[in-house]
Amino acid sequence: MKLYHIGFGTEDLGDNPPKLAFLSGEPERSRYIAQNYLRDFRLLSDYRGLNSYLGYLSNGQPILAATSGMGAPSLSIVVNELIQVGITEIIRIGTCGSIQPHVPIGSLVISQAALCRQGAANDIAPLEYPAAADPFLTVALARSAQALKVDYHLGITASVDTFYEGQERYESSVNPHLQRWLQGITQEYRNLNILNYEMEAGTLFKMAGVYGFSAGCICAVVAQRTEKESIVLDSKKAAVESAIAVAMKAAQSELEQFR
Ligand SMILES: O=P(O)(O)O[C@H]1O[C@H](CO)[C@@H](O)[C@H]1O
Ligand SMILES: O=c1cc[nH]c(=O)[nH]1
Repeated sequence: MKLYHIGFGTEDLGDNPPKLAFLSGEPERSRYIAQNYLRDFRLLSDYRGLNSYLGYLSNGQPILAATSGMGAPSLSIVVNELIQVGITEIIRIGTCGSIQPHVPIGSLVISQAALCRQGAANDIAPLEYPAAADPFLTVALARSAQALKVDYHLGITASVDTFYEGQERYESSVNPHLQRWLQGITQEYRNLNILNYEMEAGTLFKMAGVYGFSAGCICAVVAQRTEKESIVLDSKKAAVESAIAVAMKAAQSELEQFR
């Protein structure tokens, strides 16, 4: 049976079905991963722009490169259906905005846990439920980043529902008048030692806890919020490439010892 939103079912995954999915917010990233990192890849579906590709690593391990769309509601639907077709490990490969001066544009953030300020997550577990990454996936990502000698930062991520209001953007937003409780929230998070803003990891981690799968998250830093609000597009391609390379190495070698 094909799942309604992801557009494929177990019958489409062959005799050696994938257990691990790379999950990106952006469909172009999933396509790029399939085209540049996976052998014998094929498109499973691109219904609603949520494309998924099945392909293989050089050691024959099957991998899904799938798209969550932006934000937790879309991610929750895709993840729910991926688990139904047999996925047991998910690595989110995303982009984020740094809120710490020592986390520069072009570097990577590996999330060990998330402050989850996301409405969708409340439909899955109570507010107080921990949003924690899988320790083995997280260590595998950190070791891969070390081995590839990329600048990475391991720490806590703030996952929020909005890019503009919830991440305290004033000048670049249509509405410069934020609600009072959001004014100064980025500084508050900085003081709490939170590294970055993004929009999916917290809900992904809570779903992993509740539904019993493993989840990790690695994000390329494309905005430096201690300097300005905007995305630095010139740096995005290289930063995302290094996030993909780290996730790929984790899948190919580092994770083996934990399985
Ligand atoms: O690059 P992706 O994976 O989409 O991640 C980040 O980018 C989007 C906002 O621009 C949000 O989805 C956020 O989490
Ligand atoms: O600043 C940023 C950059 C990417 N994604 C986000 O959610 N925020």
